[in-house]
Amino acid sequence: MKQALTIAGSDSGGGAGIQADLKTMTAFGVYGASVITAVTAQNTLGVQGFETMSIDLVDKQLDSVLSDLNFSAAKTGMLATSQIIKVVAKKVKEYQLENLVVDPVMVATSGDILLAKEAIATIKEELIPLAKVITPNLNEAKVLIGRDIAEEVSLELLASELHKLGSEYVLVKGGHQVGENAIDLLYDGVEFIEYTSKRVDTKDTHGTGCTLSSAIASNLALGYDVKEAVKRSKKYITEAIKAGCNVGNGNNPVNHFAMVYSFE
Ligand SMILES: Nc1ncnc2c1ncn2[C@@H]1O[C@H](COP(=O)(O)OP(=O)(O)OP(=O)(O)O)[C@@H](O)[C@H]1O
Ligand SMILES: Cc1ncc(CO)c(N)n1
Repeated sequence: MKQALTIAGSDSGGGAGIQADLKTMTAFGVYGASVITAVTAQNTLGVQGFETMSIDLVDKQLDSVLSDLNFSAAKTGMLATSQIIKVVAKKVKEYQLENLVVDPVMVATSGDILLAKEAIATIKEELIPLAKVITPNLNEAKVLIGRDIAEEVSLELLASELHKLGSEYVLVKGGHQVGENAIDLLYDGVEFIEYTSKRVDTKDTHGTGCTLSSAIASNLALGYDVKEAVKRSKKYITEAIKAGCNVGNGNNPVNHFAMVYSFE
C-alpha cells in the first residue's frame, strides 16, 4: 500500500488540517500518517485558539514515522513557527523525503492567523527549496514574494516570481479570485498550465486548500506525475466542494465521503 505523510495542524472541527488530509488520503486509497505541529480549537466559525507542540515532540514524531514507515510523498500544512519549519526541513533532508508538497498555510478561511510573521522568511529559505510543488493561494503567493495583498498581480507573474524561490513546481490557487471559473495555475519554470473548473457558488469552502494539497501528495504517492496529480486533485476538490458537508453554522467543510464512493 502506498503511504503518504501529512505534517500539519489539527482542526478540532474536522474540516481542515490533519483531519482533511487523512480523509483525502483515504479517499484516494493511500495510507496516511500524521505529524501534528499544533492543535487548534476550531470549528466552522473560526479558530478559537491554538497551541503548538514542543519542538522536541515534533522532532520525535518525525523520527517515529520516518524511521519506520515508507512514504512515497508528504505534505506540509500549518507549521505555525520558525522553529517547527526548521525541524521539518532538517528531517526532510535527513530522510530524503521525496515528493514534498508545501502548502504555505498562513491564514484560516475564517481569517485567523496560523503562521507567525517571522516564519515567512524561514519557510521561503528552508522549506520551499526542498519542495516538489508549493500550493499558495493568492494572498500567500503575494506575501511570499513580498507584494502588497491589495496589489493586482496576474497568476502568471505570481507563479514565475514564486518559482525563483526554488521549488520544482508552483501551483497558484485562484479560489479567492472572483469570476465564473476557479482557475489554478501550474508552472515548472517553462510551461504554464491552467486547471479550470466552474466556480461553485458557496461559502462552504473550509478545508479546500488542505484537501487540494493532500490530494496532490496522494496522487504523487500513487505514482502520477505532477501535471496528472494536479488534474486529478482539481477534479476531486471541485466535486468535494459541490457535495459539501452541512455540519456547522459557519463556513462548512468539503465532503470527502461522497468522494470515496463516487470518484472515477
Ligand atoms: N467556490 C469554489 N468553486 C470551485 N473551486 C473552488 C472554489 N473555491 C476554491 N476552489 C478551489 O479549491 C482549491 C483551493 O483553493 P483556495 O484558493 O480556496 O485555497 P486556500 O485559500 O488555501 O484554501 P483554505 O480556505 O482551505 O485555506 C483550488 O483548486 C481552488 O480553485
Ligand atoms: C489546522 C488548520 N490547518 C490549515 C487550515 C487552513 O484552512 C486551517 N483552517 N486549520
